[in-house]
Amino acid sequence: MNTYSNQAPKSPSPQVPRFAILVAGGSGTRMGADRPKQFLLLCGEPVLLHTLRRFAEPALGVADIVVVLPADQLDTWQALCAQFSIDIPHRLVAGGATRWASVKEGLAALQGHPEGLVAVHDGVRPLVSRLVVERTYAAAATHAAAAAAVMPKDSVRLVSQHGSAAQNRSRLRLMQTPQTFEIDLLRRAYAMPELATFTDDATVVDDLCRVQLVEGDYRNLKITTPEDLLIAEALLGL
Ligand SMILES: Nc1ccn([C@@H]2O[C@H](COP(=O)(O)OP(=O)(O)OP(=O)(O)O)[C@@H](O)[C@H]2O)c(=O)n1
Ligand SMILES: C[C@](O)(CO)[C@H](O)COP(=O)(O)O
Repeated sequence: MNTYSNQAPKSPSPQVPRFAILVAGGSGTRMGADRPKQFLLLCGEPVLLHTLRRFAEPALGVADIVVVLPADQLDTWQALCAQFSIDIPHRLVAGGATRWASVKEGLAALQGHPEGLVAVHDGVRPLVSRLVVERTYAAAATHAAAAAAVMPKDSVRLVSQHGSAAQNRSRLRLMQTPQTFEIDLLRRAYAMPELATFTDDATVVDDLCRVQLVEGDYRNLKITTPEDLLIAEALLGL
């Protein structure tokens, strides 16, 4: 079953402004490092710098990039910007206690933009390709809501107190970011109270709009545990 949009990515439309929220407000507990994983070095540069660069590619035409950081780490990032001579225009916002709260803060920083498309992307997915980003903007322009996803490569089981049950993996997708939306739709979704079931932006929008899935990329991994850094270094070296 192919639930992906096969629509060819269009080039950026000048009529629809594009924005991005890079959420990097987490603490990286599963990484267990001495600092949040978005600041760890990947091939000699901070993870978040790699991610920022991907969204700053001129061909994407992103007009405003908001980077959300832990409230107590704004100085850390500013020091890294000086150390690595980062001159990519972006705005900094203090995040919240959950990813949902951090996205909400990022959206508030875009309040001056009444219309356009906003891509929400994990700051710790530094290998996202321009093609995948472009696919989500293009699909959101048509469907209002779009998210990158890939098919599971392993067999999947649902576990319960009775044991486990095999699942039909052809009907399952692993969600990635970017997840991209008409900005007004995302604002309406994030105006609702937070639920424990919100694990990504698609789950926040689901009750308001069908989210179009577009093909993601297995290389678009989320740096979560130490081995992810090793894999990302290897992929960057290819
Ligand atoms: N309060 C939070 C929590 C998470 N994130 C961001 O959401 C993305 C996905 O979250 P995750 O991988 O879970 O990051 P952490 O919360 O930092 O990791 P952990 O759950 O291991 O603590 C990351 O870019 C993270 O920085 C955020 O902006 N604000
Ligand atoms: C948003 C996300 O990356 C989509 O796969 C994911 O849900 C984040 O999960 P985490 O537990 O906050 O890392």
